[in-house]
Amino acid sequence: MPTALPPMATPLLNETAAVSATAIPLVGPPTNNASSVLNIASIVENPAPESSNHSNGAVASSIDPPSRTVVIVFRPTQEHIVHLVAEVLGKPWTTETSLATLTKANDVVVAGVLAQDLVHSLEGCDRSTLVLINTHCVEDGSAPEDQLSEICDYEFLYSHSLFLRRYLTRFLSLILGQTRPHEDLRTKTRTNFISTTFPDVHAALPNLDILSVGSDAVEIRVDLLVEPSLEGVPGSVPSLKYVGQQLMLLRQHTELPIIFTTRCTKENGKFPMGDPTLFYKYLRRAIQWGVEYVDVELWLPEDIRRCLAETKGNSIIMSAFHDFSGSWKWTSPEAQRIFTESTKYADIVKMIAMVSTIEANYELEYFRSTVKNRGPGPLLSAVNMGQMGQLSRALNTVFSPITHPLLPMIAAPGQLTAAEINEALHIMGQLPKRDLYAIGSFRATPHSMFMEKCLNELGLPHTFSSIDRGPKGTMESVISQPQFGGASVNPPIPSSTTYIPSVSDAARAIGLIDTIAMRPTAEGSNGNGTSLIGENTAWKGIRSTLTRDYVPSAYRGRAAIILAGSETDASAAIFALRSLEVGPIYTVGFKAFGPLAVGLEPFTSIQSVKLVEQPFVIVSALPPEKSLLVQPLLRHYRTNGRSSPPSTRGKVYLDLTTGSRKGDPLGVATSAGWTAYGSEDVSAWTTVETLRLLVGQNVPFDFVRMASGRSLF
Ligand SMILES: O=C1C[C@@](O)(C(=O)O)C[C@@H](O)[C@@H]1O
Repeated sequence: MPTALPPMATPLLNETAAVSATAIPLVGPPTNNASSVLNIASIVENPAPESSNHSNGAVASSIDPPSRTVVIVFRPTQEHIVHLVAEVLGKPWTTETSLATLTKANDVVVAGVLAQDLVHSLEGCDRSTLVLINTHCVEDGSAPEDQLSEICDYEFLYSHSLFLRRYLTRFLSLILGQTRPHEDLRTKTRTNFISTTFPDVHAALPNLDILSVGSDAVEIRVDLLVEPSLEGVPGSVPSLKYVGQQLMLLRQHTELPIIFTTRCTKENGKFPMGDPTLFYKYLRRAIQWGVEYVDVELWLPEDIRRCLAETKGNSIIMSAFHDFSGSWKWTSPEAQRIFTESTKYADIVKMIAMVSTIEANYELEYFRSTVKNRGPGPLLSAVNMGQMGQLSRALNTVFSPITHPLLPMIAAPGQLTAAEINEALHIMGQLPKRDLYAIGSFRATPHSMFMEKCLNELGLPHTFSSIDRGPKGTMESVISQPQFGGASVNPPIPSSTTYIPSVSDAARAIGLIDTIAMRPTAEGSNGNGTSLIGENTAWKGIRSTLTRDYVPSAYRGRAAIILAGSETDASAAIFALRSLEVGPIYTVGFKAFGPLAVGLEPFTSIQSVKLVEQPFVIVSALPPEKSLLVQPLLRHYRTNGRSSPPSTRGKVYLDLTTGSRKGDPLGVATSAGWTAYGSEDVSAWTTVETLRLLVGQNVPFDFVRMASGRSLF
């Protein structure tokens, strides 16, 4: 078995023989980020109350690298999955068979173990120092052995597709606690999830992007899946093998968190209730598969619910209670009892009842207020079913189940679409029409047409117009209009601008505002319970792009080079990299003086290049006429199997240059082995973030990217 446990900080440069193998910083070591005047980690992890309470889930609450050895259990001929995991984690790998010896070593690594050797390898091992992940390629139609699945903590089912790397990154980020989508969603003013009802996920794929506009999560109704070989067999449930494959397919095609539901026959589903351990088996596996949300029905025996809660890892448990009798009352002591019981083992409590009177919605709202008055605790997601219950579907703000006309059927009586909910809220005066703008040095752009398309799709009453920045004073007059509801601003304006009453911490640190958003406040500086805040979305777009193929901790402590025409052009990228706790940042083409300058090292001559260790990431924000200048660096630091062990090979190139550029830096980067991203990816993620800030709705990245075609929008 090959072993690759190289020292990670000293890879050789393969192009310049004279270059030392040892990393020698240019002028003494750059100041450690931790001691920089600006504590970015605290801005990122504890957003100030005034800053955005949305992000795309990419912001981790902790990006500590894994503190346990990640053990990848693989089948013969599938060793490449070990290398891929190591690359995504930015860790060296080994296929050392004795895990006991390995865990005594200081360095935490990725260890590959052949499935047949697992039991033997674990002998004498302290399990608490390991995270065991069973991996299984499903392409040959096989399923993992139950015994292996049960020994392991997690299980990764995969096929070789374009999406494998991203899907693996999300899986690892979640199970290692490096991205916590719920931390973000739980603070969002409203959240929706789309209840998909397809018997086969394949049927959903062509429309998944459009189906999930306005959704924060996608529910897979496992009980509604129909395994072809079992079609028509009464009382049958899809096998774990089939469910695993369907889930894999869904997750490869959406970046949204998944809700895994096995709805029972009594609650409008198809899972038979005779044997509760059947539910346990599927739900336990969902946790092992790293599903973000797991729906656990309240009727299940307490020991099953407790056991799932105790082993939930980083999955979120949604307790579910449905009553179809039509006589159940929100005002009854039973309702309070059910809520209390549900809170025992859940992060979100879902309570749903069939009703036939409009009053039942008022009763539900009263119930909701009593829960709010109880103070902190699990969130309540409560709606009524049936036509009479539709009002409550508009009023519920926590994980509202929604449908879409492209679904084969609604998942429950009275379900509404995201657009219908927004329209209802508007009619009830809960969602007043606002005027939104793209403020820039252009007129009616494709970008604003796209924004309008989104507003229509979401049934929002707002208008979206593009306006020129115009002469001094124009912005002030636009934002002071009574119907002004927010704007994206391109090019961004300085965060020192005085006419925007408050500025988020990130925008202040970056020095630029690219979005003006409304946020609710107690009094509101404009008299209607809202005030304006200057935000920066660009850094989030950059961070989301950087963490698509690498977990956040892969960046930690590793060197970066940023090329730009000015500090302003580079500042969002610097902030994003700092949020990932990169190591030294070397700058080319500019010298930084602002709040982000501490710890940046300028390259002063070609000699500097020779003295710098292998960078993990290069970002170019050069002006288009100078875009070519990054190419020699990309070639110089090229990825090479000879010079870097496979485990450390991955390196990231991000090209932020827009407009007609010179040369082909992305092409050069790709052929030199870099994982390369262009500005279109960043723009699409930034648009996702902008929409969240402006209208509070989630429009998935893939939809934005699809709508953008080749050039953005
Ligand atoms: O729990 C729920 C809510 C729901 O029953 C509804 O009423 O919309 C739809 C189900 O798919 C989902 O699991």
